[in-house]
Amino acid sequence: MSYPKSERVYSISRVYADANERRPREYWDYENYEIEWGNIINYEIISKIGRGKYSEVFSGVNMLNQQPCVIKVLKPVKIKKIFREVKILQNLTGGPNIIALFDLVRETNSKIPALIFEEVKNVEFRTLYPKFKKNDLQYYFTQLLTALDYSHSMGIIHRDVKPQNIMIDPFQKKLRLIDWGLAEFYHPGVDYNVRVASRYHKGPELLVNLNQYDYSLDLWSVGAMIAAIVFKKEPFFRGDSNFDQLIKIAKILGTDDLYSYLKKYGLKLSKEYVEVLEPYPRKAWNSFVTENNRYLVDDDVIDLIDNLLRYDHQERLTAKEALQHRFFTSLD
Ligand SMILES: Nc1ncnc2c1ncn2[C@@H]1O[C@H](COP(=O)(O)OP(=O)(O)OP(=O)(O)O)[C@@H](O)[C@H]1O
Repeated sequence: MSYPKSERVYSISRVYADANERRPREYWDYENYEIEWGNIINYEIISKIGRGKYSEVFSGVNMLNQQPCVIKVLKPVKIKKIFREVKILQNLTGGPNIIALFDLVRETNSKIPALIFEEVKNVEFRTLYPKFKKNDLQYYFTQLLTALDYSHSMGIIHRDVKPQNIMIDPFQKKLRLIDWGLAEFYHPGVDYNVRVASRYHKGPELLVNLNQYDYSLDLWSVGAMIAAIVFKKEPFFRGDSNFDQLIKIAKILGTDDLYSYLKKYGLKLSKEYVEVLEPYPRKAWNSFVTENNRYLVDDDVIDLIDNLLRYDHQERLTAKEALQHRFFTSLD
C-alpha cells in the first residue's frame, strides 16, 4: 500500500498535515485489513430511497431491535474503493454529524457488499434551502463545518461535498454528512487524482490539475453551497463540462488571481484554455444581490463567502477558522 511522496513537493496543508503519520499504520492503510462481515438476515429492505453512481440505497429495518436503517448496496467497483470507504467510515463513525456506519453485510450468493447506516429523514435540498433564513444558514453550516473539521482532524478529506451528500432532517434539526465513497486519507506531499467531486462543486485545484490538494478542497465546496443559497443561484458555478467549470469560476473571480494562483504553484493552464480564456475582471459579490435574495445578504456572509471562494486553496478559511467567523459567532 503506498502513498508515494512526489519528487516535487509544492503544497502542504496548513492544518492537520500529520494527522495520519501520527497514527498507527492500521489507521490509514486500508488495503491490509480484514472486513468483519455481519449477518444479512438481520436486515429487511422496506423501500428504495435513492440511487447513486456507485450504489442503490434502501430504507430498511434491523430485525433484532426494530431500528430503522439505511441499506447501501454497492455496485461492482474495485475492491480497493470499498475497503477505503469502509475504513474511513469506521474511523469517523461516532464523530459529530458524520453518518454512522452500523454494520457491513454481504448478499449470500452474489457476495455483493452492503453498508448499513443510521437513517436520516432527509428533506430534499431543493425544497429546504430556499426556505432558509439567516439563523438556519448559521445553524446548518455550523453542523456541516463541525463534521468537516472533525474529519480533517482525523486526516480525511471528503472530496464530494455537495447538497446531495448532506442529509438534513429539519424536524429534528439533524444534519449528517454522507457518502464517504470518494473520501481519502491526506498525506503531505502526495499527488492525488483530480477526478473527484461533482462538477459544480469542484475546486479550482481539480480543474487546473493541481495534484497536491488537501482538506481545503472541501472548503471550496462549502463556499459554493453557501453562495448558492445566499444569492439564490443553484448551483452557484454551473459549468457544462469540467473545462467550462473553470471558465464559469474565472468569470466571477477574475483571471488575474487565477494566473497568480498558477504561478505560485508552478503550474500552467492546458492549451485549450489559453486559446479561449479571455481576461475577465473580478466581479463584486454585491453584484449578485437582487430583490429576491437581499434579505439573506449582509457584510458578514459576503466576507465568509469571499474567504472560502479563493482560487488559492491555502488562502481559504479552514473548517475551524470558518466556524470562528463573525457570520457564525454574531447573533442577531
Ligand atoms: N443515511 C441515509 N439516510 C437517508 N438517505 C440516505 C442515506 N444514505 C444515502 N441516502 C440516499 O441515497 C442517495 C445515494 O447515497 P450515496 O450518496 O451514499 O451513494 P453513492 O452511490 O455513493 O452516490 P453518488 O453517485 O452521489 O456518489 C443519497 O443521495 C440519499 O438520497
